[in-house]
Amino acid sequence: MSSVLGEERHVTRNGENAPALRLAGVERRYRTEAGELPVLVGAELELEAGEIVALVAPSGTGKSTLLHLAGLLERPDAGEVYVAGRAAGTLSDDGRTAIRRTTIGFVYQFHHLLPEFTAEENVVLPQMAAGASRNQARERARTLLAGFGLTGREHHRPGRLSGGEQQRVAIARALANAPRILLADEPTGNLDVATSDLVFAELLAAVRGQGVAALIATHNPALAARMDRVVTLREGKVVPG
Ligand SMILES: Nc1ncnc2c1ncn2[C@@H]1O[C@H](COP(=O)(O)OP(=O)(O)OP(=O)(O)O)[C@@H](O)[C@H]1O
Repeated sequence: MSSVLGEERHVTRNGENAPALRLAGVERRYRTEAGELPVLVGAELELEAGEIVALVAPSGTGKSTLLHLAGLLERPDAGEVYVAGRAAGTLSDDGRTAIRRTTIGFVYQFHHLLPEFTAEENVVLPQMAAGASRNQARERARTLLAGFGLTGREHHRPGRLSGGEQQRVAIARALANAPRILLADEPTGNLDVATSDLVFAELLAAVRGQGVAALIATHNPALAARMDRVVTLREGKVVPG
């Protein structure tokens, strides 16, 4: 009995039972020339492990702000962000960076790949930064890139890849450290409709296949409908979309 309870405590402490991501009472205000702009006012959001949630909201309502806070790139003015059960506000900047590296993957609208490195190196480097050996990292990079149909393109630099290929490499890079959470801001918003559909389907398949929880901002209702749940932002709060 006590060992069972002990195991439960252990599991909870490691965050296995906790939501992948939780925002509790999150507030964010920007100071502007016109005064204070309250963007998030007591925002609440929970992503279960493996849950894929679309964030669909009008321009300027705070989607990027929410993603930056969820990704520990910024600190909220009030409230707390929990990543796999850990309160991020209690962590040092180094602690937050470590969580960002190992637990969270990001995909942006524009690929943000390092232009002087090949596709493979772009997927290898974040793994080495998180402690993987070069060989391990290279093997995983090749597997991931192959999963996105990029075999034969591993040694191309981003400038020699198409927009769709660049975004596929960016997704592979985001998944390189087997994160628990993927955060994406219009991940296919820069692609033509046909390519966007294809790359988005590949992104969802990869995320589902790896059991990664995802919060994906998109303006495209058809793409949002393919996710488990849709949320929006209204008056600074997260509400069902
Ligand atoms: N650093 C900042 N300083 C001042 N105001 C900011 C800052 N960042 C964002 N804002 C303002 O906060 C509001 C929310 O911005 P945010 O980028 O989060 O919106 P968004 O929903 O992602 O918009 P879009 O869909 O156009 O990308 C906007 O009014 C924006 O002008």
